[in-house]
Amino acid sequence: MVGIVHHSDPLTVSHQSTANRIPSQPITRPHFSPVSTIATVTPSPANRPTSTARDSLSAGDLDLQRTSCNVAVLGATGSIGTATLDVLKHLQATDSQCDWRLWAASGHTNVDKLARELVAMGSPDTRLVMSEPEAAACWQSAHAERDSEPKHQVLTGPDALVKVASEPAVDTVVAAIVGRAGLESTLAAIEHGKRVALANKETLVVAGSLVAESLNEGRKSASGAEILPVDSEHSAIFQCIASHPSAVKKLILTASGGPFREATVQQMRDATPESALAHPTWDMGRKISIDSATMMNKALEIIEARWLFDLPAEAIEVVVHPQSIIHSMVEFTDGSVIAQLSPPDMRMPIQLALTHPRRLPGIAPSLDRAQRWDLQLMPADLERFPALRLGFEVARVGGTAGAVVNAANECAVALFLDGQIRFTDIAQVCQTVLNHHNFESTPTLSRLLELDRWARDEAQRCCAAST
Ligand SMILES: NC(=O)C1=CN([C@@H]2O[C@H](COP(=O)(O)OP(=O)(O)OC[C@H]3O[C@@H](n4cnc5c(N)ncnc54)[C@H](OP(=O)(O)O)[C@@H]3O)[C@@H](O)[C@H]2O)C=CC1
Ligand SMILES: CC(=O)[C@@H](O)[C@H](O)COP(=O)(O)O
Ligand SMILES: [Mn+2]
Repeated sequence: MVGIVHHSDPLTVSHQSTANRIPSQPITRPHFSPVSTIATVTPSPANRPTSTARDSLSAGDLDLQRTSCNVAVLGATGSIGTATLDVLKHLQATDSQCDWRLWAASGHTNVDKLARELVAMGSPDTRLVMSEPEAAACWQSAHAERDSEPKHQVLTGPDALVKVASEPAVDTVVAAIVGRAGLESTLAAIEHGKRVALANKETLVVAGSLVAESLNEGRKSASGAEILPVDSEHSAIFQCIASHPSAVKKLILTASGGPFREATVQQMRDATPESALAHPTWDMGRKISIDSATMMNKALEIIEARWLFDLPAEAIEVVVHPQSIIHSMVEFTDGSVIAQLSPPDMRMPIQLALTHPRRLPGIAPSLDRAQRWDLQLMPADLERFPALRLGFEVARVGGTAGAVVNAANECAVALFLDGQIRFTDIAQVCQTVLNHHNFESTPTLSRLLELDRWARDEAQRCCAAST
């Protein structure tokens, strides 16, 4: 007989302290307590370490270890969202210990794709979240008369994302919305004690200190929360760091260098959206692809790492690795460096974020050891890629700087894709807006959101003035 163990099962409660890990001032000292910052609070049932529970059980009890996991995929129509649905289908077909259920899936403008995905998943009970009201209204009027179609429950508007992320029935939220738009739902998921498979790095860039506070509050609650990194570099570090979490010297983020790794500044000045979107190793959404080209993506990842692993900017390095096989490395106090390698396929870190601490056979391919690999590592060029310098600076000062640089970047990327500014203007605009803002070291969420709006307007003004 199969027994379903629900989220509230007392066996799942395992709290771990993350107290006092957020300094209110810019950090100038090394502080190594990386594992606690991943905040392993209450593994959701699908991920509970089975070995501990199993050891004390008889063979007949093993069936009772079967669990269920209700997953909400926010941003299901995007690159990470689609890869997540692939992983879920795979786990549904192969995981003998857990019933993986797609409880809800969200799309913003691409609601037809969302509905098609759910039909392909064969999950008629999944709630459809359509966060963009006009797209939702169009879809609903087009589908109202089609009685033959499965009737999904439909939730609409941006508030629906927070509602789903807070829903008691949901165990795991995959935060795969792009940009600051993913902030509220990610914060809600953390506050409501979910496992958060975090792709939306902008949440930590904008509000890293508040996320840490939410985790602290969650730790006091009966439910608890945990963040599992999906971003390939942070997943790699998470895996490497586990060997000696209290002996970390440096986090070494790898960067592909993007499509302009060897380009001159003049060539980058003349870059078209099409050339900037052509990432050499990853197939990703448009915004992150442009971020990779400016290396702002690495800047955002420096800030993400600073909050996830509770390390100061001084303990974070970036090296260029064009092949995207080494996803990042950790140097320990004795000088030993541990790296995580796999082909560039996001289904691997996504699956790990869902099933950790279990590692299960995946659908991402393994490294082909029959072929020759030429893996290169080289220093990053902060002169040609000024965004990187910004990333270190923002990670160092914290406070309001992340929200401001993120908003300016989102605005500048959109203007570049729209043909209104040059590629090299993107980092320049971010620097200018950052310089113009009145820094505060301990902002509230409402202040961060205010500054987000201000920085977008300021970025627009800068761009208008420079054209
Ligand atoms: N792609 C990758 O390999 C990686 C991505 N990431 C991070 O993951 C996140 C997602 O990236 P990616 O999948 O590439 O992005 P995509 O552009 O492919 O997808 C973005 C998703 O967010 C939704 N969305 C966009 N705007 C809004 C909004 N205002 N409100 C609600 N939903 C919205 C989109 O809906 P719709 O399409 O229906 O409009 C879509 O589902 C980003 O933060 C990125 O930095 C991190 C590591 C790797
Ligand atoms: C897949 C992933 O995690 C992306 O963030 C990727 O790292 C982008 O590549 P860059 O190293 O070029 O920014
Ligand atoms: Mn990444």
